[in-house]
Amino acid sequence: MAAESTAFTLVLPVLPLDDEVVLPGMVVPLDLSDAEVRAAVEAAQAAARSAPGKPKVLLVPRIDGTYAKTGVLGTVEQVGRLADGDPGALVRGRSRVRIGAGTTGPGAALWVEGARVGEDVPEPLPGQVAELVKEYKALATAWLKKRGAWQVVDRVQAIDDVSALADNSGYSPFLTTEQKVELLETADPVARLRLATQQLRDHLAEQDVAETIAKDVQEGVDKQQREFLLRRQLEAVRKELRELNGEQDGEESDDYRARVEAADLPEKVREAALKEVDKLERASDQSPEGSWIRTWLDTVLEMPWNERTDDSASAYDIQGARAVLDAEHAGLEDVKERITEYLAVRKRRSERGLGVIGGRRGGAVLALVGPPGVGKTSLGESVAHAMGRKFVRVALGGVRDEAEIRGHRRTYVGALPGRIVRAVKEAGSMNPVVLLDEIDKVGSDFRGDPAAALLEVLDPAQNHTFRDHYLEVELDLSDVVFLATANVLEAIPEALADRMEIVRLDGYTEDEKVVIARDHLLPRQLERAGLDGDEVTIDEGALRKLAGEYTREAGVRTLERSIARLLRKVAAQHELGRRELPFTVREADLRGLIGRPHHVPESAQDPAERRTAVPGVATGLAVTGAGGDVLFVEASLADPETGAAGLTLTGQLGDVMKESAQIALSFLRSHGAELELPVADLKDRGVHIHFPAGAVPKDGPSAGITMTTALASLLSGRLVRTDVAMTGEVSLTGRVLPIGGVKQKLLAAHRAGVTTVIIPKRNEADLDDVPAEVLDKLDVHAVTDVRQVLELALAPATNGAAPEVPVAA
Ligand SMILES: Nc1ncnc2c1ncn2[C@@H]1O[C@H](COP(=O)(O)OP(=O)(O)OP(=O)(O)O)[C@@H](O)[C@H]1O
Repeated sequence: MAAESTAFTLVLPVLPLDDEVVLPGMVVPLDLSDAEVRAAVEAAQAAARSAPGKPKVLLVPRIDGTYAKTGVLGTVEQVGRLADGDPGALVRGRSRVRIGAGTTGPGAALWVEGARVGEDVPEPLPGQVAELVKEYKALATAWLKKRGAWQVVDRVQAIDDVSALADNSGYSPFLTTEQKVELLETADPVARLRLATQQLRDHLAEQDVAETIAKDVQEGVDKQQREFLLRRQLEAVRKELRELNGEQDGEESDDYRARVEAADLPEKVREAALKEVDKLERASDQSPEGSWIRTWLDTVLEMPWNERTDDSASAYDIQGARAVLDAEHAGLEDVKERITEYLAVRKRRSERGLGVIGGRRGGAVLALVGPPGVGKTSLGESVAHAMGRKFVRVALGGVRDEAEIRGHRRTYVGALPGRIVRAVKEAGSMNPVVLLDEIDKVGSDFRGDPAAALLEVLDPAQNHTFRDHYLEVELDLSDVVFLATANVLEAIPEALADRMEIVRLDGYTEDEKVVIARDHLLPRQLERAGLDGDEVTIDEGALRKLAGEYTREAGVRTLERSIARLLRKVAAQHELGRRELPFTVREADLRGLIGRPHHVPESAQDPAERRTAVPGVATGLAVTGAGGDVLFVEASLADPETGAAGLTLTGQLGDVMKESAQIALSFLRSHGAELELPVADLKDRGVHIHFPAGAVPKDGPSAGITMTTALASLLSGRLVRTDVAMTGEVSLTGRVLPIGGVKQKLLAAHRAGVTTVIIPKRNEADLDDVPAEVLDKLDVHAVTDVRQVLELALAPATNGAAPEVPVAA
């Protein structure tokens, strides 16, 4: 403990030290050319003349003009010249002095009273203090060794006095004046040593960090320099080689570095690209690796990393978007409405900074489902127009290899990025509309599952970091608007369908086709044929006949082709001088221009030529990938002598359809008698049911009542009415169960010229979707029991005479 004497027994001249501190035990030279220093020394010398001992001064640190409260009594050891020749004095610090009041003395110096600060260190040192002494010495030694001050190490090691050891820190160049004043004013020697130790420890730690940094920096610089030098050498070698081979200087390889550096790439992509450039520069010009890397770099450089089209004003003006849809497509009110809703929601969410709706809740992806030629692809294109975005179509039909979607690994010979990456590249922007065409036709096999890769592409939670195997760097697909098309909903892999919002396009009525042809197909084909709208027109009657008798399809693709053929003929005739323009094509001209129609309704056929002109043939309605269609079911009984027993089914039927045939047969076997059918005929006789268009695979239960009707007609010998078509599943008890695709089937019935349609009662609600103009022309019967079907469909018995077949009006 420091014991302090309060008796101010000393009277000393003050020697101010600016930004310097002298602690007891230190010997320092002072410059006498400084007036205050000189005044103090001279005053001390004057006083010493009348007292014993060396001249004494009070060394007091002064910071910004303020004196410390404690000074050090110093003795002037010697007066002479400093190393630079200026007059100087050598002063030794002796002991701490507490400064008292000012007083007077000889000379110009400031005189004060002082009291010696006593010091009290316990003997022997308690363990803690001894440890502290050890620590201080170890730290001081470490520091001194770093500076190579070996002599000083020994001196410090030799100090045993706690106070002197702490004051030794006064020499430390790394301490600030304030830190030294703190040491000076800490009277307790143990506390002071603790402080000095802490200061030393902090400094060493700081120094360590600084050194590591310095070392790292140095190493970095070395590596860069080495790399730079090596590159220069490599460049020189390459240049020599090129000259040897007579090539031009300054070709691509070095170019890639510049191109990558100049390109607007996201940081991670740039890093990856530069890494490849490094590899390229090391690879020899002819190595295959070099050419892979170049192809990869080309792909990366061609990607529109930071390109995006401005969402056109119309995307944010939903009315404008709707106008675009209306202008480009006739009809399709429901579909356009649905697309408009989709755009509106998207707009509102983006205005609120929300992402696309994702996951299994659907909504992220619109899927347009319907038969060919109903405008799915062209609607997708219209969506892009409406949003002011680029449009790219990705054909997925027949894709079985996951790598088609996600790319091949680069080590693969002839590796390519997947279709998604190629689509974005083709679009030249990161926010195009991408139409995944025929998504129902992706398959999967041993080469992986493309549908799984598509799931990732379509999932908003994942697609902002889509990773193509070839590209290897992440691609953000979150701004891409994905649309999908499919012919058959059931064929879309279920997990994918789950993520889609299904919009159905079931096909057009004849009236709609006429409008589409007049407003869209004809103008487009006129232009293709190099004709003007006022040179050739096709009147409505002709268009109707084209739609009704020259084509039989749900969409308008063949219709468009027929119009094109017609216009080519007219153009050619005109060029050959055989036809004057302007010319209006009328119904009567069609035959002369493009030949006879291919699709005459059954009802318009000669009765003897009709499919249903013999018992055992019934007209069914089905939905295929091409839309709705009529199909004729034929049944026959084998000769008991020559034919095989049992049920034979032909026409590429699926399992469900086969079972449905069994049910129809079983129903007749058990209920035939009550229907007054000669079911005994069925005994021991083989039954054959055939679905023509034998090459087209068919499945599903909806032909149940048609098969029952065909068999009943066969057994009874009653013909099936030509104007009747039917659809419905049959149960073992003869109930008629609901089926799907009512709208498509009714459109098909109407196209084929059928006038009476039988559907299951439970499908009545589906009639709401059927266009009124079609319903008006059809006599639709909703039934619950197959007996009603037979009543409606079978023509009256003819008793062996030529059957009288009702003909539709
Ligand atoms: N409602 C419509 N209004 C105007 N044009 C239409 C309409 N529907 C179809 N078209 C035209 O019919 C043609 C065929 O359509 P598109 O190719 O889009 O059919 P799709 O349904 O995509 O067929 P696929 O399934 O075979 O791809 C296109 O030229 C399209 O512009």
